[in-house]
Amino acid sequence: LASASRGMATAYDVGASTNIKWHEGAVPTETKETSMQQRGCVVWFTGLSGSGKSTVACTLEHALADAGKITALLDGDNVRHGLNSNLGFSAADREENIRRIGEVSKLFADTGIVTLVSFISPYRQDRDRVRERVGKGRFIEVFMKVPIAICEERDPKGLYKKARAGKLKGFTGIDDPYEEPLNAEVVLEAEKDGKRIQPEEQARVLLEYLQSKGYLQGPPPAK
Ligand SMILES: Nc1ncnc2c1ncn2[C@@H]1O[C@H](COP(=O)(O)OS(=O)(=O)O)[C@@H](OP(=O)(O)O)[C@H]1O
Ligand SMILES: Nc1ncnc2c1ncn2[C@@H]1O[C@H](COP(=O)(O)OP(=O)(O)O)[C@@H](O)[C@H]1O
Repeated sequence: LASASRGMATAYDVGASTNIKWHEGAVPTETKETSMQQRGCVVWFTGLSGSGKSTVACTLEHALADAGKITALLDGDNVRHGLNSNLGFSAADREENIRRIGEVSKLFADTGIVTLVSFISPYRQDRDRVRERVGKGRFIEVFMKVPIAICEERDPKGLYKKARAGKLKGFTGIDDPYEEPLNAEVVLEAEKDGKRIQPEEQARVLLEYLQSKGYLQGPPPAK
């Protein structure tokens, strides 16, 4: 198993909890979605540090709020201050980071909430596991396809500079891997025809995607 080969067993392979039973009977997701007139989903931003994940997710969340939609926003830097403060940046810790966030985002999506998630999430396998857990049609992978040269030029936190100077080891894109998505629902590039694309425009593309796929209206009435 890949996770075992990375030296850590996760709840995907090993169930440490025993004598537990799934409790049925919660109010169905569709009932909540009808009340809120929206469909629960996970909009999963992935990309290098500085590719614009947080900026676009934040801009999109404001646009959704303006449209009267109920949202949640989970961001790498913020979640690592609390829920995942015990995790670092080894492959095993990044895997566990994504597993936990996947579970939290599933809870939100199952409550009918449009859930925006922005983590580097460098491993394809970890993202694909979340896609499976969240369920078909509810997981929207958004690839921030920004060349490392642009991310490095932005370098808002000075981390690329540190990594290039050898003061920060295992930095994604420098001396740690980033596996590009192969089948992302949406790919957002930094430039078009030699012109930089602004975050507002990228957020608009996503808003239109969500509208066109029916996420911003209630589920069809039961037959
Ligand atoms: N070694 C290393 N590699 C990559 N990033 C690093 C590292 N150390 C600290 N940081 C800062 O942590 C942010 C990424 O956290 P994530 O939880 O999104 O990472 S991951 O999905 O678990 O790979 C990332 O934030 P973003 O710039 O918002 O992506 C960095 O600010
Ligand atoms: N489309 C864009 N065009 C120009 N600058 C951007 C764009 N998106 C983000 N930025 C800038 O790039 C920097 C990094 O963005 P951020 O959202 O923090 O990236 P990430 O969350 O992927 O690390 C910020 O200074 C932000 O203002």
